[in-house]
Amino acid sequence: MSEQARKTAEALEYLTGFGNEHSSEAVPGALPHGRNSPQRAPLGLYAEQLSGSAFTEPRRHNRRSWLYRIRPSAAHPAFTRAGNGALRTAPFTEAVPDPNRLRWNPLPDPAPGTDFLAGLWTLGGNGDATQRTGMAIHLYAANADMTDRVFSDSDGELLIVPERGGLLLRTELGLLSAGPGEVALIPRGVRFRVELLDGEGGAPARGYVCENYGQPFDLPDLGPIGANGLASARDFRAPVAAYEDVERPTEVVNKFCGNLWTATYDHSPLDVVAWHGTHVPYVYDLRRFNVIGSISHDHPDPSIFTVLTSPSDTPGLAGVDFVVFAPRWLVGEDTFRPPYFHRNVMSEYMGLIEGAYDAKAEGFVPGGGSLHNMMSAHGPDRETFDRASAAELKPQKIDDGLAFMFETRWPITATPQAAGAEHLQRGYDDVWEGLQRHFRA
Ligand SMILES: O=C(O)Cc1cc(O)ccc1O
Ligand SMILES: [Fe+2]
Repeated sequence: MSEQARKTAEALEYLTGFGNEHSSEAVPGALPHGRNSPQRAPLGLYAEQLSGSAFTEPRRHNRRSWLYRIRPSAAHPAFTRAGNGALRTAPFTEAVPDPNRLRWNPLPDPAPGTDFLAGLWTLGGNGDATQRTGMAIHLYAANADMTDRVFSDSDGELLIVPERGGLLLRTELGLLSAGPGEVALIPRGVRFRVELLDGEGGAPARGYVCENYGQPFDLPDLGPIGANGLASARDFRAPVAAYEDVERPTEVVNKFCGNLWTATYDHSPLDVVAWHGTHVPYVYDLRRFNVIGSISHDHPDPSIFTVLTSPSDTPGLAGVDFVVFAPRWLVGEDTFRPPYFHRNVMSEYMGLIEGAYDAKAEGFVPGGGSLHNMMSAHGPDRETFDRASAAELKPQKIDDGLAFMFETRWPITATPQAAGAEHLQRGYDDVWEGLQRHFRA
């Protein structure tokens, strides 16, 4: 939480493009050419492959990076079990899945000295981490940097959605920064450390995390939209190589099949001097999303707002989609313009990064979230319904908020800590109370 971290974040350089075969070296000559694993890697470095897909997966889905590092990752002491804090992992069996609509206020402020890892709190999820299916929804609230400790998640990739405060992410492949309105992705198994960019002595950094146990997030196909639109591949930014040459005890925390394991290395494992490959962290600015919508009538389904999708083995049926409700114009004629009433076979968790959301007049607040599970009836609250049914339909710019959704094919089971939380809004159902009958036969 230092001026230094802020300056570092401001000066960061990136490589651009989604899914590219990127390469980068922090020291000229560190990257071998023409082969991955020369008899002796340049500059006395160790060569190591990090796989994010099976060796044999189709080229389109194959992910791996080659890392050239000061010490091989294999040189480490044994891991021992650490407490899991408020982190939980699928299968979520501590409580039964609940068909009720649930909504939460933001997490309470954490105790002083809570870093990103200690500040992770699991709301719920689905699937089974050991089967590499499903996802978990976590929130974080942190007021301290991770110092002399790094985290890696063997269970899945982490899509981090900051809501308050910027983050400096020091990863094995280099540095990224992400603030509210941006998202960062840390691939499965990549070690990283989080420093806070804002809020010295003030409000904690907060946000949401989708832990995706399934196939890595990909850009959705565009179908009839054509070759352009939604999130553009060129707007995704990967880090350039940057390494720590630190010979000091560093705690490495590994989340493995739901439990945290810890080992203290005698050096920092963020010691990758050069790398190339496709298994890379990235950031994306949601404000760059090219929003496509109806220019005639009717409210399109929110799949049109998909930023990233984790496909499952059934085409069109995502393990999880990451969807953004970004500023846009509404022009539909003779149309109820806010989200419609609906019951969805998919399960929807929604969060709010700033402002308000057009289906909810109040109660859905930045840092809070709502869960509308499989087949649960939801949509505009009473106030929104009344207002939108009577509104004059001139072109209208929705630009007072940024909301998102994690939408998944499997029902989401809330953790007991989420279902019983102080910040769970009791009486959420009331927002649909008093919807009058208007039927006249
Ligand atoms: O429930 C929600 O607010 C998310 C949502 C938005 C929308 O525009 C249409 C369907 C939908 O589930
Ligand atoms: Fe919905």
